[in-house]
Amino acid sequence: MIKAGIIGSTGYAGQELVRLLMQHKDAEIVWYGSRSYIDKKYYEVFHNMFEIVDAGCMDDNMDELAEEADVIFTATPQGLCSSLVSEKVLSKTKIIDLSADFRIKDADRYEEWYGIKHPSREFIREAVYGLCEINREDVKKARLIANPGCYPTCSILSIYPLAKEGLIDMNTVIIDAKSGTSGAGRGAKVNNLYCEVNENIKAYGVASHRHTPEIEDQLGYACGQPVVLNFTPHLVPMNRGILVTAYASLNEEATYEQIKNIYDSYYKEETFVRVLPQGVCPETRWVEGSNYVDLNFKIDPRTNRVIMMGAMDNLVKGAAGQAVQNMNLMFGLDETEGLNLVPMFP
Ligand SMILES: NC(=O)C1=CN([C@@H]2O[C@H](COP(=O)(O)OP(=O)(O)OC[C@H]3O[C@@H](n4cnc5c(N)ncnc54)[C@H](OP(=O)(O)O)[C@@H]3O)[C@@H](O)[C@H]2O)C=CC1
Ligand SMILES: CC(=O)N[C@@H](CCC(=O)OP(=O)(O)O)C(=O)O
Repeated sequence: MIKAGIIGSTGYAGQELVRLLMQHKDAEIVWYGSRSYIDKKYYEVFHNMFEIVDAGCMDDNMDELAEEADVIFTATPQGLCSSLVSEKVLSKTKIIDLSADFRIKDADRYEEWYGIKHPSREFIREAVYGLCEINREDVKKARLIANPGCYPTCSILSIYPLAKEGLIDMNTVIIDAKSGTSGAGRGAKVNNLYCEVNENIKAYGVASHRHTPEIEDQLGYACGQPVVLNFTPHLVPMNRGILVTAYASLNEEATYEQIKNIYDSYYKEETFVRVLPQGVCPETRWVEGSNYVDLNFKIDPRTNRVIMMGAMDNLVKGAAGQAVQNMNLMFGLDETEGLNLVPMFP
């Protein structure tokens, strides 16, 4: 049995990790980390866990936890994991960090976009960007995983095959993305109040969102040259889900069959990536509660652009599901263990 500890178990991503790990046959949770609820039972914070989880919330203590756990998930705000990680901790346990602390290889770039001083730069190089479909072999050997961001997961998987194959002009990429409000976490924020979100759609972080460098870096590695792109996120009135619509100019004319063959060659064997039939656009409702990413594309011959689309659940494939997928790979398990979740509908 893999002993798992969660720092930040009382947030949305942490709670989703608990939900998934409770159904995992090779893992047990030994630590429900929290600062705010240490005197409470976990089910008193999340009543869906009544008669399922009896444990109490525990103070966050990385050193103590490293003694007890084979793997630690940090589902905490930016800057926390990087302040707790050490050689001593990593010599005892593996870490899967759901925050962005180790996603960007250039520490100066991280500091510029996040406005945080990186306290453990020495581990950035070692950390593996845990997008399993792309970095599977490196994930298997890793002791520190930078679990990808939610928008980046959906954006990168949507664009990656065409970037890697040189089919699109990377100077023309525009990503328009939408997220449900669970993406913003459980903390109280005025922007996420019911009256602010309901019956409303708004762009935010325009030309400045912190996921921009993460997407640029990963697509840059794919196509072998630096990438600069536009990424515009929007907040939409739903609980879960991310929808990406991305645009790029084709380098040369291509047919539907040519592009479909490329997507299939990358994803046909991937359990969690579904390339939809021709003409079917991905929808968040068909992936909710699951670890699937649904993808499709359409060529617009009038503009010589290809439109790449993706949908997934931000809390599953965008956070906790991907983290469990990484854990499975790191411990030599079947990658899908604990993740055979049929999407919920309606
Ligand atoms: N929500 C999403 O869709 C996704 C989130 N992520 C990332 O996962 C991480 C968690 O996000 P999310 O669950 O949404 O956020 P929440 O705000 O819902 O939860 C944050 C958690 O961190 C704990 N926490 C806050 N500050 C500290 C601290 N200083 N020390 C220890 N624990 C702390 C909080 O609990 P307590 O107060 O009890 O300690 C809580 O459990 C973030 O880095 C986020 O960017 C990644 C992908 C998707
Ligand atoms: C709707 C919303 O506010 N979304 C968050 C992204 C959520 C997230 O998960 O951030 P990471 O993936 O980088 O950890 C945002 O825009 O900052």
